[in-house]
Amino acid sequence: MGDDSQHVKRVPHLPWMRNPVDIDQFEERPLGFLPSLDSRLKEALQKMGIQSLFPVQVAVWQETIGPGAFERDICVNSPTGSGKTLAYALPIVQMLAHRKIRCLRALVVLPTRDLALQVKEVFSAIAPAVGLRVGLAVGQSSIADEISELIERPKLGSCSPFDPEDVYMELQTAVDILVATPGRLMDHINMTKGFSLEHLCYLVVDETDRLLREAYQSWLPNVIRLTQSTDQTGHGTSVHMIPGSLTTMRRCGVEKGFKGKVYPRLVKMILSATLTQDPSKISQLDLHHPLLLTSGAKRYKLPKSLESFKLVCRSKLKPLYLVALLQTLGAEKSIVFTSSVESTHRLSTLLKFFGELPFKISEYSRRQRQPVRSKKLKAFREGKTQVLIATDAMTRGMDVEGIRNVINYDMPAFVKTYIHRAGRTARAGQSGRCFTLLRQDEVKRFNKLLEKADNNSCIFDSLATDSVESLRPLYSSALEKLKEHEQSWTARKSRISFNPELKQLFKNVLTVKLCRIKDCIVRERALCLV
Ligand SMILES: Nc1ncnc2c1ncn2[C@@H]1O[C@H](COP(=O)(O)OP(=O)(O)OP(=O)(O)O)[C@@H](O)[C@H]1O
Repeated sequence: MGDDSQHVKRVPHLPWMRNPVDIDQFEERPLGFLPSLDSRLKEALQKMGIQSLFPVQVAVWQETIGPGAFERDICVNSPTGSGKTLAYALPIVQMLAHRKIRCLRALVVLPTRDLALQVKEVFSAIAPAVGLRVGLAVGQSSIADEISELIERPKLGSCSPFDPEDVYMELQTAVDILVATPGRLMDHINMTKGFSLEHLCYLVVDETDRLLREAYQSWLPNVIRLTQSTDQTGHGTSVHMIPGSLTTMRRCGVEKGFKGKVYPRLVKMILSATLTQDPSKISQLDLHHPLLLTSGAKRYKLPKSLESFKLVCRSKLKPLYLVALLQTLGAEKSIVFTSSVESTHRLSTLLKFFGELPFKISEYSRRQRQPVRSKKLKAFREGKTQVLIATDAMTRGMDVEGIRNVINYDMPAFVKTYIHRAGRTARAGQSGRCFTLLRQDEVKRFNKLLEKADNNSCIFDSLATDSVESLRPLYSSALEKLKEHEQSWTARKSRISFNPELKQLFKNVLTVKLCRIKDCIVRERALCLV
């Protein structure tokens, strides 16, 4: 490709994406400069240590509470750590602050449980100040516990006759705002009595590009369908429901129980640091006069406070370089990214065999069960471990205070991956560094990849030869130990697969466990429905 073609700016296919609102035109604004901000929310924000709103928050405020008045659906593409969560949470909570009747009005969908927990915390820090309740549907607790949190049961008088039909009709959502992952959301839509999207006013799809790849039970088409008014769907009054759900269809633009008052349009907000521009993907969201808010001239932007370095190393000695680098960084909180679950496990095992290192290492990937993962993340947040070895899948959007360094142990394959990995540091204007370990033959491809981002200067760095060479004996012995460890693991596995009795035993145990889990779920559901 010639030079000219390299400088041709890619024009988005969707016309409304060609003239975005530039977030960089906005300045951070002290809370006192937002006259319409509810004083109770102002106080809650101050308690969180927030004195001013970041540019993306001011820009979204303008388009929602400000003159924009929520007239258009909002699409935000702004760097990692720029404060997108509060950018949508604050206007939604402000709008719902004066609601009279409790029902589910805002739904926020996120791709992972840890991310949903993080976002719930933000809502929980401000929503109670104006009397709103926030719920979580992520499968962290049993479905029964979750249902009892989300659904309000009618208080039956001691002498009132019990009719289950009546009880079903009286069940109501006990929260105003729900933060959910697609899987649990669909469970509730399909099976939880009284769970309804009928009154939903705000739908937030955070980490949109990631969520649009998540087709779990067609969650998005289902949510969109259940929140469309019957006149929009063209189905007249015939109610198309997912089996099991009760009142999930918005009625002809008029909200039930609000005495004929016209029901407001469902507002959608989609956000990411790497928002997709693919028309076929965006069309799934059925956006209403969408407005794009974006930062900078290029499609992707890295945080201003991020410093990037590339380190060329011999591929066979990569772990050595990594340890030497981590040693020079001292005990600073760092996250190391590999390309797969297997290499995350292998690398963290190898590093543990290095013996005494001046930092504690932890593994974080889909290989672990959720409770284990959450525990590891908690320890990392609290600074009990300083180095987290992780896969890409688990860390998007993760906000851990004090991460000073991101290390790409394996080169990211896409610029989007680089953006999200690097974005775990240099958040909220703090400084941070991103190191990428490269083989000589990867340098050109890496430089090309970075061209797609703003703030793309990435300088060569090197490690003192001594610091690398002095680790060689430790490295050799760690490699030996890793080999032995892997051999004994393979032997154990093959003993099981070659021993038919053991294999059968495992099968039986597994079947019994599965049956128990199924029983539990059925019992829990029965409990919730009675
Ligand atoms: N107005 C503010 N003042 C001070 N800190 C803030 C403000 N808004 C957000 N923060 C902090 O900035 C950090 C990043 O915010 P947030 O997680 O919302 O970023 P993000 O843009 O969603 O990032 P990502 O794209 O990685 O998900 C958080 O720790 C948050 O508490």
